[in-house]
Amino acid sequence: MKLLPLSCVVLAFTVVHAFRYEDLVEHVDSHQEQYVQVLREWVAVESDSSDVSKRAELHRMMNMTADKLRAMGGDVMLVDVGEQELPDGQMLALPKVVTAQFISNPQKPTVCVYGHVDVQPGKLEDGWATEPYNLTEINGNLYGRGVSDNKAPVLAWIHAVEAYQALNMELPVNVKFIIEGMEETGSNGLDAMIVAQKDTFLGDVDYIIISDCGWLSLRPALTYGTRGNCYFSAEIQGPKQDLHSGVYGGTVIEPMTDLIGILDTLISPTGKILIPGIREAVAPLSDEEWKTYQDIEFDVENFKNKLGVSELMYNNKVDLLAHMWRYPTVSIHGIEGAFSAPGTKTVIPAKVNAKFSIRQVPNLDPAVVEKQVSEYLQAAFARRKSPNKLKVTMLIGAKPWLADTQHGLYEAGKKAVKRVFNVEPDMIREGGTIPVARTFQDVTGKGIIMIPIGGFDDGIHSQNEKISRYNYLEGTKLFIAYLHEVAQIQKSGV
Ligand SMILES: CC(C)C[C@H](N)C(=O)NCC(=O)O
Repeated sequence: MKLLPLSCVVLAFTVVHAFRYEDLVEHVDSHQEQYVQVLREWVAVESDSSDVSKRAELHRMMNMTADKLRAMGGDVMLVDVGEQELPDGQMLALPKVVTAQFISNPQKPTVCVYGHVDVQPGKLEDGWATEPYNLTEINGNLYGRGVSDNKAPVLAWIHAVEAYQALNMELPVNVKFIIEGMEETGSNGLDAMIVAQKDTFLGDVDYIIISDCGWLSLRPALTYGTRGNCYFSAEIQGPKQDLHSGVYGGTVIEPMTDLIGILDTLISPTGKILIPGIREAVAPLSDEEWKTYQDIEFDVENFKNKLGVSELMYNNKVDLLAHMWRYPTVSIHGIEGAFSAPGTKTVIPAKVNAKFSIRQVPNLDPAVVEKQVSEYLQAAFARRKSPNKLKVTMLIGAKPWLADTQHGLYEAGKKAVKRVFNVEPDMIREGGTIPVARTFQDVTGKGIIMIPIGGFDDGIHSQNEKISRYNYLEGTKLFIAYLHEVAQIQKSGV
């Protein structure tokens, strides 16, 4: 007599249960300590993509992500996306991109969840109240660098799949993951990977889901647009080394004075971008769009108080939301080479390098903006008749993304939000940038939705970044509910 292998016997007796939301919710609630513990382990990895000295940590983070998905039975790959050239010409390996697939039934629709596990820099001395890489819970909030942007949302998606598996419920749709490690610095290497895998990994994907953003208020939201970003460096080189300002001040034309002078020509004090061609190219605000913003519940006073400022650029809701989401803006981020430590060093820096960015909206084109900005700054510099040398470089050129909210993905999102939170979601745009959103749209032509679970006050990129335990857990339930709802799109043919 031939004996069946044990795995077949187990499979033959495994009972597959129908979708029962209440059981899945109970599973999430009873596993919350495990979810927080995994988040703690992920936050402890300093996966700062902007600091090349932390590259080993970033590689470790990608391996941990792959291990987690593999342990759940996913078909996991670590995709090599090449190298990055550093300013000194050195080449550095990019973190591999993790792809994973959980195919329950090839007849079902397939979603692809995109997320990232790299983070912005975080240092205690920047003013954090707790160690940035040591997850700390205070009053129901989980503090740590990268918790909201984007480690907890990525884990919430993983736990959503895990919950179905744990309860032997068939996944309502096939689920794929693309998790990268360079989002915070422009998603280097990812666009090429998406293009290369258009007909393979992405070939059978029906919908793309991104949860790398936040709510506008305490009300859950669905996001249908992001701004892009053109990120520049403007470097001015003067004398061959730093100089004593007492000994040499008054004799040389100082690079920092030149730099501040040209930076001041970028934007007016009232927020008007002064580079010709940029404001003119922006898609006009339609009446319909104006009405959408008008209908959103948003308390300008609260917003102002949260930021701790006495005045905003705009005092009415529509202008404020429009300038947050659908108009470009210039931000000056920092100056390399400038004296920035406490104390009173009296130096003339020999070389300074400003970093600034211009958020992109429909119908701006980063390639055109690059030319406009370079020519404008070179002309402003030429007017100063300085002997110093200016070099302008665009380091990131990410396009904006805008979705069709009539797509069934959004109706499914509304139903999932209603099930979990018993409210209608805010329909919002996002002022920040997720470079790959537009690439997914252009390359695959598939429907894309952003489903945020981050709170409006999570402080991403800032000191004391957090996500509430509530958002982490309810967010996991939202993703569970969404997988069920998205499966209905196909059935009703929306
Ligand atoms: C709120 C953003 C869309 C979140 C995203 N992870 C991000 O920080 N992108 C980089 C940026 O500068 O906007």
